[in-house]
Amino acid sequence: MIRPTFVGAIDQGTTSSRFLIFNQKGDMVATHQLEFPQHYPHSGWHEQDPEVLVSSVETCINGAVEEFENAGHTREQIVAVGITNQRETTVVWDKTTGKALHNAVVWTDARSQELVRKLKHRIGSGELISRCGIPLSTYPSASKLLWLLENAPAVKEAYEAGTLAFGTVDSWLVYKLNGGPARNIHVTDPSNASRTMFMNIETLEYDDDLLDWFRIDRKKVTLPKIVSSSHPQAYGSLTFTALKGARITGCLGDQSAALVGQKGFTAGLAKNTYGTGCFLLYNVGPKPVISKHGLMTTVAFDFGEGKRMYALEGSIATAGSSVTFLVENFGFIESPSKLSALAEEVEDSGGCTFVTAFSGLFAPYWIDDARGTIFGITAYTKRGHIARATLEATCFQTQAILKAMEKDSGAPLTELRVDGGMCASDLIMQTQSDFIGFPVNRPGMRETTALGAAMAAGFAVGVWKSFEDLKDVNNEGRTIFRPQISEKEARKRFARWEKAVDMSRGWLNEAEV
Ligand SMILES: Nc1ncnc2c1ncn2[C@@H]1O[C@H](COP(=O)(O)OP(=O)(O)O)[C@@H](O)[C@H]1O
Ligand SMILES: O=P(O)(O)OC[C@H](O)CO
Repeated sequence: MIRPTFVGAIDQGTTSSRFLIFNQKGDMVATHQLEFPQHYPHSGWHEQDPEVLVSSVETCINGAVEEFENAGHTREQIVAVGITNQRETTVVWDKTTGKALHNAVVWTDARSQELVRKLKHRIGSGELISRCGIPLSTYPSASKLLWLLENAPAVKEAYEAGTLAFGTVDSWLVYKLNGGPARNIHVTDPSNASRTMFMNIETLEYDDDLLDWFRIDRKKVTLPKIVSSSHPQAYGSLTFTALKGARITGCLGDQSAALVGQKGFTAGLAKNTYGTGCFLLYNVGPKPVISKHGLMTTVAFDFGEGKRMYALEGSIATAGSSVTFLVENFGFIESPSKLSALAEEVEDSGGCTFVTAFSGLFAPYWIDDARGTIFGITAYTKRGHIARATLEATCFQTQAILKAMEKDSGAPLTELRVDGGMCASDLIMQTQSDFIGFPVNRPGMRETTALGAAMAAGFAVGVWKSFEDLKDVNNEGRTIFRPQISEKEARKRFARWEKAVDMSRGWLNEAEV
């Protein structure tokens, strides 16, 4: 009897790690998830312990494999493992010891604001986007690495000694899961490398001019080798966990993985992932499109010759984290899943607009000096109004990103595929459709990020041979939300949002940014 094959996916996100196991039909058959501690040492700083990221992944693999075997399968049936990860988050380690030299500096961390402000005055700062696809900000890895080189003595010492290794979370996990310095597998894929500002967006190789501009000496720091997102050998294999010996054959940044998991393989398809932040990726085809309207260009995926696609991306820094903020900082609700019920106690936001600029505003505005601001509070305002204004903030920012995408691509979208924690809320998805004026399509199985990583891994070992093989995956249980308000009403609400964004500008002085 031929036993079915399965593919595993490590999903290392901002707030939790997961391991999921999929069968060939793309059904999820086992899963394990673990939240891990976040560290906020100063206002605007956000760190994670790199060793904890690895141990959380180990726990998740072991937990999911146990569930898988309890269901009557054996671990040998898992023929490949894919990795997907929070992007930009910067890890530095010593390549002789394999030990991290600093906590990971998370993508949301804004400590490099002052450094970025100075860099913006350096000649050529405005041209960076045409080479790497991303404008200068605290968000990509580049300024985080520069900050560490200037401020963390252990990192500086390793740099001077030539033993410093840099990587995003994918590289770190691959390196550690392969046993660290013994094998020294230090690789990344183009979807992750395109978030560093060090990679040339056309050639998918490190660009010496970019590194020179940042004054980073390549002889003193080892960058991960950039290899295809789906590769049978380059990522090595697991040297520990319940899946010891299993090959890692796929690697994608989590937003790229979600686009793949949503089967956004062809130009014109788009997805929006509502997690801690919110990220809208629009497949623009095999050639990069450089945005003129505040978006980024990113590698959607690179599955080898003829199967490389680019995306325009709109990133929102604060999305699900604004809901968590209401839960944890104010005890407004017991858990994020209760947000919609509170918001439904009222009919609208009661005139309140919440600009959730906790660490400035990302796309398409890029306002560093804004901070979270609620406009329109009166004696009438109730908790429900604030709940509604909170969920609307993410929907408005998505609307603004879509407007920018339309201008850059010249083609209006007609459907938005969605996933991520916040999309569990029908109210949020309905609000989104109302604002953008076209359907929002939510899949039944929402672990699309992990599914995308599994697809990348499965392609490399022949579990799936073409995109066509995936056409039936995750089609069941979809919900389509269609607009229920008029275009005129949507325009009126959006104008009020834009006014609030304008009024939130300049809250911080230049020196405070
Ligand atoms: N029912 C819900 N309504 C609104 N927000 C939610 C709901 N469920 C989860 N969230 C939010 O979604 C986020 C988690 O989504 P997830 O996709 O797991 O995030 P990540 O991958 O960034 O760790 C949390 O910030 C949480 O506040
Ligand atoms: O972990 P998530 O889902 O919040 O995604 C983080 C993004 O990759 C940051 O760019």
